[in-house]
Amino acid sequence: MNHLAASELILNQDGSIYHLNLRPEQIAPTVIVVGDQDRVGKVTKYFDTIEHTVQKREFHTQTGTYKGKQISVISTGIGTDNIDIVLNELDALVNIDFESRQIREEKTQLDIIRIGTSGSVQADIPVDSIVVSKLAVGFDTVLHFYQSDDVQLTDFNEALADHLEMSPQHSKPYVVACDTDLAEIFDGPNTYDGFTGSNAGFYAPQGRVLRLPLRETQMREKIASFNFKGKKITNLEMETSAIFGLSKLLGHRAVSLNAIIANRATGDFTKDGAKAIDTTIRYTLERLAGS
Ligand SMILES: O=P(O)(O)O[C@H]1O[C@H](CO)[C@@H](O)[C@H]1O
Ligand SMILES: O=c1cc[nH]c(=O)[nH]1
Repeated sequence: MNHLAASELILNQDGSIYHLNLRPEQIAPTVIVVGDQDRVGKVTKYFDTIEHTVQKREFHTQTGTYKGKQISVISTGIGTDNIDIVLNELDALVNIDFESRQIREEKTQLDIIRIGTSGSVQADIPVDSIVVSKLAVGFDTVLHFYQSDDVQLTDFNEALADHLEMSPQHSKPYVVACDTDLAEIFDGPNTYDGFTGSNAGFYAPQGRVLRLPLRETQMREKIASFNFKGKKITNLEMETSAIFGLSKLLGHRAVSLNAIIANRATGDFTKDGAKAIDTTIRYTLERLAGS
């Protein structure tokens, strides 16, 4: 069997993986990913124990237990380019033998749950609500670099490209799904079913104008009015598409919970962002513990 060269599977001197700085024994089978490195502690403050704390760059990890369940919490930083690093390195930690540098015959499946902040594009999904993403559309390009046609919902891709009529300078949006069994754990009477747009930026890519004019002036409105097979795009953020796509390709289960802090249709912004994210964190942990 081929072994992976030092330039491809990059290990640090202490045997940890290049960016995450983690060794295989430091990771739990259930992984919560958050964007903000300071959010890691806001999750693990509810833990019974914390066994590992590791940080390199924006990748801050704590592994411990919540109500007896072993969980790792990792910050990804912002954007799907970082997700490419986090998902590949997480998978390497469980599915590649770092001694022999060979891919393990028997694969380990991780449960990957994102807890992020997000902006709703539908007036009837208010600030301070929780959206559980069932579908995601990537306006980024990460998944296009992988042989990923089999995990893309091509009928959605085509319908969305026709609807948005974006200029050819843009990459084609790709639609991917959550793991439905994992997502079911997080459905509740007060959550909203999500079809989440992951954008390649916060300002123009999400239709925000400060000083620079937009090339696609109606893009946010067009995103909000897309309706295919009864599914409307609900909210915008910057990571979920690549988490869903790479998890499917690597054989992991993924879902994404969004604390809605902005409503782009009404112009509202939450009055207490810390409370909105804390509510989503506590809800996620309770549902995980009961699963
Ligand atoms: O709150 P996090 O998880 O960082 O998520 C959202 O917030 C960031 C933008 O402010 C982007 O990462 C977006 O996806
Ligand atoms: O509008 C928003 C709010 C949070 N995060 C985003 O990416 N967009």
